[in-house]
Amino acid sequence: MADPILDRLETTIRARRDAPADASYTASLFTKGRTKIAQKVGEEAVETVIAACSGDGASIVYEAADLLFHLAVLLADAGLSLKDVRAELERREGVGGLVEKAGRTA
Ligand SMILES: N=c1c2ncn([C@@H]3O[C@H](COP(=O)(O)OP(=O)(O)OP(=O)(O)O)[C@@H](O)[C@H]3O)c2ncn1[C@@H]1O[C@H](COP(=O)(O)O)[C@@H](O)[C@H]1O
Repeated sequence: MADPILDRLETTIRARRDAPADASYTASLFTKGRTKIAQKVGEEAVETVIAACSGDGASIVYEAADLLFHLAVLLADAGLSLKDVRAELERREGVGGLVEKAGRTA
């Protein structure tokens, strides 16, 4: 099932991909490139872990939103989307939790 807010977020993110760097934060991330975007995903993941360890639900939600946003930017930079991740989750569901990597040859 698609999630309307995530779909709207992805539409906005894709529009920012073609905008000038100074147009917005998201546009500046695309200009800085994949390594910077991946670094931000790592930072937000760590901040989510720290919030989780503090046990404060509101902080976990706040950091998880930062993480999802930056992950969506990373996927867009790679020409992918949350739809691709949904499809992978559905594939795993279909195989009862067997999580062989799709397209794996070895
Ligand atoms: N969901 C988000 C969102 N979540 C987090 N952030 C930004 O992510 C940054 C994370 O904060 P940090 O302190 O870690 O980063 P920073 O110090 O600003 O940047 P660095 O120097 O670390 O690279 C903040 O600038 C937040 O504003 C987001 N920025 C944008 N969005 C969505 O993207 C849309 C487009 O945003 P713009 O690109 O700003 O128009 C918005 O309408 C929102 O829907």
